[in-house]
Amino acid sequence: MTLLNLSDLSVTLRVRPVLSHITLDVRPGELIGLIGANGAGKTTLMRAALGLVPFTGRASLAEMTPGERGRHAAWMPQTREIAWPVSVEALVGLGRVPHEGRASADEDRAAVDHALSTLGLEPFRHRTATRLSGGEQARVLLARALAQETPLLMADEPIAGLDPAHQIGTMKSLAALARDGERGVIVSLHDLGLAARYCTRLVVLHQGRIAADGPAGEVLSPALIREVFGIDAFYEDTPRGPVFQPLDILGPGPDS
Ligand SMILES: Nc1ncnc2c1ncn2[C@@H]1O[C@H](COP(=O)(O)OP(=O)(O)OP(=O)(O)O)[C@@H](O)[C@H]1O
Repeated sequence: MTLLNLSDLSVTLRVRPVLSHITLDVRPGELIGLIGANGAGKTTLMRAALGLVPFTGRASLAEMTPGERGRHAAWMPQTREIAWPVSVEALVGLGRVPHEGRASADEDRAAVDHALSTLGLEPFRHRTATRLSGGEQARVLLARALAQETPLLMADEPIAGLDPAHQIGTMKSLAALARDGERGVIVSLHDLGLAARYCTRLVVLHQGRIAADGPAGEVLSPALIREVFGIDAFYEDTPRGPVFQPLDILGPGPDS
């Protein structure tokens, strides 16, 4: 079974080619880390997959009706704007909207409770979402996506701005979600160390194309790290799992 199929997907934004001929399948059990330099096209890829930006080629999600898509895929965007001063519980409950008229009140409540507990947010349940810190708000928005209980979860930089414990905790929760075998998760992230440790597969975007796709041990080769990120790094499989640490910039730096 495939949860998401992208075939020969290309995106041009204001005459600028951003993605070229992307082909990608996401299957249950996978936690895919979408990595690449700033501007590589990670957000654009996920937004195109959801049908939120024009593209050529095929994106299976974009072919669904909005209702079907809402029950199939949850989306946590990079912009963490919470517009209204509602409670955390109410905000997470919005994840249940696609199930309106299909799920019972008990099922909705259980999904919200489960999402709050998965991300350690019970103490925040009755707090006003707009009065939380940036990292707390990010966890609440991810909880809203979890409460949607969709086969596919897509999250744009869900761990950016979280403290180390919550970064690890969130990656573990996403890994557990995928590990149950029925769901697939795709996240963009810049922390290659956490990507190496928790993702079952890394997809590297570079110059609008997929430069590598596979397990971290294969993908994060010194040559690829040099070419795509312009750095060198330490990478080793240790008894406590893979350890990846960026060491230095090679050459004049990314923006020169
Ligand atoms: N609406 C737009 N019009 C023109 N160009 C755009 C538009 N949106 C994004 N871009 C360009 O598309 C490219 C890809 O942007 P995107 O946000 O997908 O990158 P990203 O890999 O998610 O980056 P980051 O790691 O910085 O979040 C960038 O060069 C960006 O400037």
